[in-house]
Amino acid sequence: MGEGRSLQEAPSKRGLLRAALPYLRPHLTGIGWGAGLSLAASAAVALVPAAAGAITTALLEGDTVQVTTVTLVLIGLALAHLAARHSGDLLLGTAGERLVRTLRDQAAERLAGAPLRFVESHAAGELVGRATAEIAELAGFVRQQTPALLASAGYLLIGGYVLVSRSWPLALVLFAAFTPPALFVLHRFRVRSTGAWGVEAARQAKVAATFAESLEARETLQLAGAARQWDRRYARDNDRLLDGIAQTTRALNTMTAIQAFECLATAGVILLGGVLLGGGPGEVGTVVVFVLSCRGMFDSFIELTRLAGSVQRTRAGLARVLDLLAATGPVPESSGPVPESSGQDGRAVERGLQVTGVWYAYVPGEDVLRGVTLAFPPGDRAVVVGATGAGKSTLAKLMAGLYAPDRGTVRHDGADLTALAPAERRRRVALIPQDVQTVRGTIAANLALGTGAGRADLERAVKLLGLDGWLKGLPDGLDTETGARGALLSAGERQLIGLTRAALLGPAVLILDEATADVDPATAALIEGALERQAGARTLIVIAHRRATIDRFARRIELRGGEAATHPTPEETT
Ligand SMILES: Nc1ncnc2c1ncn2[C@@H]1O[C@H](COP(=O)(O)OP(=O)(O)OP(=O)(O)O)[C@@H](O)[C@H]1O
Repeated sequence: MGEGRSLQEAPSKRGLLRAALPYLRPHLTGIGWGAGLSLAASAAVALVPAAAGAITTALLEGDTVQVTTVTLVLIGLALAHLAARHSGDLLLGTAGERLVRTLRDQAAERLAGAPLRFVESHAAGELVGRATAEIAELAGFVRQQTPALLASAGYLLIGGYVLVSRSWPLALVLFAAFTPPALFVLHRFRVRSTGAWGVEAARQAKVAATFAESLEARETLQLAGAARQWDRRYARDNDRLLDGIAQTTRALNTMTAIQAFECLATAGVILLGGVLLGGGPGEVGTVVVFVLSCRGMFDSFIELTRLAGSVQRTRAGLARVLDLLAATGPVPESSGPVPESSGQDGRAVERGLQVTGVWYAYVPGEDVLRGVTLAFPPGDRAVVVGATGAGKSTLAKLMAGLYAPDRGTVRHDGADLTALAPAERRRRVALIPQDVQTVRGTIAANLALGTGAGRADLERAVKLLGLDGWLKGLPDGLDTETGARGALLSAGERQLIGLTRAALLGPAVLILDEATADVDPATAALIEGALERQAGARTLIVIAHRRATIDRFARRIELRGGEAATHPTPEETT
């Protein structure tokens, strides 16, 4: 149980920027330049109404030189807007893509190094969703919405400045009339949207996880005739998602009320402009500036409110991605060679694998192992037996350092396995499970995984285990494709890959967890014999149900009721 915390469905969005800063830092320059250029583009557009007002005044006054000059300025503004917007979008897009790449790499690396228990306790679809789709959504936001967000905010600021500088009384009346209803609508939006996007993201992930599970378990579901039942479960998750989406849509709809104010404000500006300013050419120009600016500012405000939904969704997504990164923690640096250790009291440590007072529970209060103590000196050979569910595989994963004990320790040559870097741990202890997983590629690529063995080594290992006959029978020998999740191989063939890999690994302790259960008895005996002979000073621990395998070992450890008993006991030997 004691292996990091679980993921939160809708993690808090407090302190999000601070948490994201370490990932943002390398891209801040690009983001800064991009944001600056986007604001410059907004400034160019926000100045267009001022130029239009100046042209109106000049036309009414018959000043053709002024008309020509301002028209040229207008063209200049359009060109400046185009150039700044284009380069700003490009910079922000590139910085965003790089940021997302960093997050994606980090998520993949951390998930690969995450404790087994963490991975097992979350649905695969949930982890995949967070590490891929949710990060891709962040990319979409940075690339498409951030430039629009900056452009709209910039237009509001600069447009506001243009209005105030053109006629502050008219600007004041406009702001006074518009600000209270806008604040009210924003408040309603906040109330309605609190948590809504987090809930939607969590339900989206659940739908993906349920779907992924149905694909993984497709054979069982079809055989059991339970496909329909699973469809109903999927439909239920989808209904909950739709309900979540309805909540976020309702929140967004609040913001459309802003549109109602736009027409009122335009009419009010024309009316008030006439009353407050009078009808001279300069005043008509001012009204033109106000009407155009107001339209642009309303459009920007509506765009901002539309984007508010994306911002909320992105914040919820970012919080979920950062939660994944925080829960998995950085992958530990590979430690150097561990020095020859001695006990705290200076005495030489015990050699071999020492399991001391180990307790383990998957569910709090339901202990699978209860104070197991075992010692495997170098070169030891032992078989672990016990009824189904007795805790043999759990013990194997603890002895391989894949789980951390709730209490007690597992040490190899005095070093606590949980404190070792993964590479060092693998050098000391290797576990071959019953269900050997393969990656898409050839048999040779799968055998070389983690061992980096060359072709000649692979052929030697296959021969040593007496598997050359099997390999020759395959369509392309070592170059035979394994397919996705080893689908092109039989369960026994996948085990043969796992066992050959074990022969190549050469760890100090080799644990086989029913690793020959799917292989025919004669081949199993051949391989186990070869592994034993090859083992030399290596410790070999085999978990088995098969009588023939059990009988080959003089020392038998039996797990029962979470406790371990060794046979023969010292009394049985004498
Ligand atoms: N990932 C897990 N999450 C929760 N409970 C688990 C998990 N893995 C195993 N268990 C439970 O722990 C207990 C011991 O399981 P374990 O796989 O260690 O038994 P085993 O002795 O290896 O069984 P078998 O002979 O069937 O392989 C079982 O009750 C099982 O349901």
